[in-house]
Amino acid sequence: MSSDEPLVSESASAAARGVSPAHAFQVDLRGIVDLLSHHLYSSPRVFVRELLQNAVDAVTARRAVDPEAPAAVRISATGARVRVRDTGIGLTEPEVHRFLATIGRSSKRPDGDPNGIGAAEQVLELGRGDFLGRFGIGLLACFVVADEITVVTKSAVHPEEPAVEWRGAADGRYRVRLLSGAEAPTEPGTTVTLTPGPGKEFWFQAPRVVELARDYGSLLPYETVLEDEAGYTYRITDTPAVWDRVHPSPSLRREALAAYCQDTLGFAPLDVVELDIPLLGIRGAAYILPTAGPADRGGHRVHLKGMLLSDQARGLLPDWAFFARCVIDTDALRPTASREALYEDDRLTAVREALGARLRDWLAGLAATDPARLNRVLAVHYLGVKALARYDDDLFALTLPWLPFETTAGRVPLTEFADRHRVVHLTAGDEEFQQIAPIAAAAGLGVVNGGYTYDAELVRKLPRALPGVVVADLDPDTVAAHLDGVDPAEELAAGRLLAVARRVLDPLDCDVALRAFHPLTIPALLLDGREARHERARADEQDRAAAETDDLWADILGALRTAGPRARLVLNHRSSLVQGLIELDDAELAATGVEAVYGQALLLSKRPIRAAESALLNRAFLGLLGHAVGRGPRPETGDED
Ligand SMILES: Nc1ncnc2c1ncn2[C@@H]1O[C@H](COP(=O)(O)OP(=O)(O)OP(=O)(O)O)[C@@H](O)[C@H]1O
Repeated sequence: MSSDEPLVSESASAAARGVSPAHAFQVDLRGIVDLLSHHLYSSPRVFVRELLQNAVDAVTARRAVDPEAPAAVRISATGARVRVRDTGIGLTEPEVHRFLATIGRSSKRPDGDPNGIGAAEQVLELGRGDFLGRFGIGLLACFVVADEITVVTKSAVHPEEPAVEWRGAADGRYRVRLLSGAEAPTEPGTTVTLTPGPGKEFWFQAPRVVELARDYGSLLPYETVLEDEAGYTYRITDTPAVWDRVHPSPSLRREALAAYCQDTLGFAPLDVVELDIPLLGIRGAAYILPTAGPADRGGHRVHLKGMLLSDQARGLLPDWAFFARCVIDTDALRPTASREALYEDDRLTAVREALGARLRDWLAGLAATDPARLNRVLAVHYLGVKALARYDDDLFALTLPWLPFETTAGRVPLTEFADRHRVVHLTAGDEEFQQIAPIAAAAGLGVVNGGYTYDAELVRKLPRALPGVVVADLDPDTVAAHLDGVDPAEELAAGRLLAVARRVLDPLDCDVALRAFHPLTIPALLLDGREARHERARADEQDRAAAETDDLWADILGALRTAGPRARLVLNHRSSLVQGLIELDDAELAATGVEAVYGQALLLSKRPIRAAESALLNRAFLGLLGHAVGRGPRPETGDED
């Protein structure tokens, strides 16, 4: 657009001194508009926001010097043009050149014009903190849909100056002329008129502009209306905001806030948490989602000084608060240049912390005053609360009676569980729990599934909240110790099967034991501590290494192999299948049976299967199949009946 005067004179004097002259950057407006429309803004709809924003800022600037000045914004949309008229500060001719025609220059920033302070800028300086704009690129956004922008303006600070018309085209050329007579507005203020670019008429239809203006501008501080070509007017602003209104009763206030959530966020909230943090200039509400769905379901609706910044803003709440979505108005946060997201800075961090604290207080308040409602909230959002309770002892203690955990007594709160079990056993993972829970429950052990997110951490905190309760890791020995022993005569009768089982399972580093336990449907339990598993993995690794090295190394590596804890297959004497195996005369078939029982217990334990075990499973399956079809016993023996 315009060249920069000081740069030109500098280059002239540089030439006179024989130094190569400095040149001014040239800007290709089409390139910039393309950049803005395709890469900065997510949609052309932002042109309405930019027009509203400039109008509001102009009124704010005028009111800073004249609090009684009229404050109104009028929009008209006909499909062939969109026009926005404000009663704001207006511009003089030099200001038009300086601010309207220079990309990136804004009268709303401290560094708005380093070369001189215009009258409007002096005024704008006064109320700078109240402005929505700051980057000096907003008007350009209008070229995303317009091929011509006309600005007619009259300065409120210099009413004696003539009104000015600025006409800018998308190709980067602009014309300025002074207006007089009937053409010139009599009152200060600015009217911006856009005409649509080819194929952009859609964005100029009145219903479309009403929808966009209401979305962006419903909370703007100055009354804004839109008139369509038939002369109908539509209210754009809907202020004061629902949270700033006086409501007849707290319950009606709640209802109004919930209805606002339905209108703006599209769901009926489970609960409403009012947000009022004067220190950070925040007003609004956090709405508790009615269902637990995926963690990341849309962002927050954030207004900056009334103007909608985004209905998908991220990072406003701490991660754990994924069960809430907010609608807020604030003057503390900064937008990114696209003005569609929040700038990640200290202020956003402070806001996040403050809102997190507010949600935490709300939870604590519910626990103290409205447990029924807390119960409803936790039934849906226990995961978020558990995440928070890990670091917050008070909240943990407060919500403990409502937070559900998977235990051998079903899904119950830990307080209830600890009433029955002073020793709370914790499994290392879900697989262990699934395998052991039915047996442990039948044996009277209290076990909590430590496989869920946050649960193990919280269970370990239990003794702090419930003194006298002991938390212990569930290890194979504890389980084995709780299973009923078998009478010696019966053990003797099972001697042959036990011997076969030891022979079959020894190569797999697995011992065999006989116990009696419930449920009867489980023939065997594979007790396999993490330590034993780790030891076996190490031994497998050594065996592999030994196979690849010479004898000396094989001996050394072999010596390193320790007799660590081994897995244990506990056969259930109460199982009719095990009884059948005990009574079997065919030792070969008994061996296949033991392999099958081991394989089934292995699959139940859901731990990774080693190569030797997968060969065993294969062998057992084919062996049993061969037997079933009358071609047993074991395939690799080649024996025929
Ligand atoms: N309606 C208006 N009344 C008075 N001055 C205006 C108006 N619209 C624009 N201006 C002037 O033109 C300048 C540039 O406007 P533009 O919208 O491009 O950027 P901005 O509002 O300063 O910043 P941002 O890029 O953040 O919107 C403004 O700083 C202001 O001085």
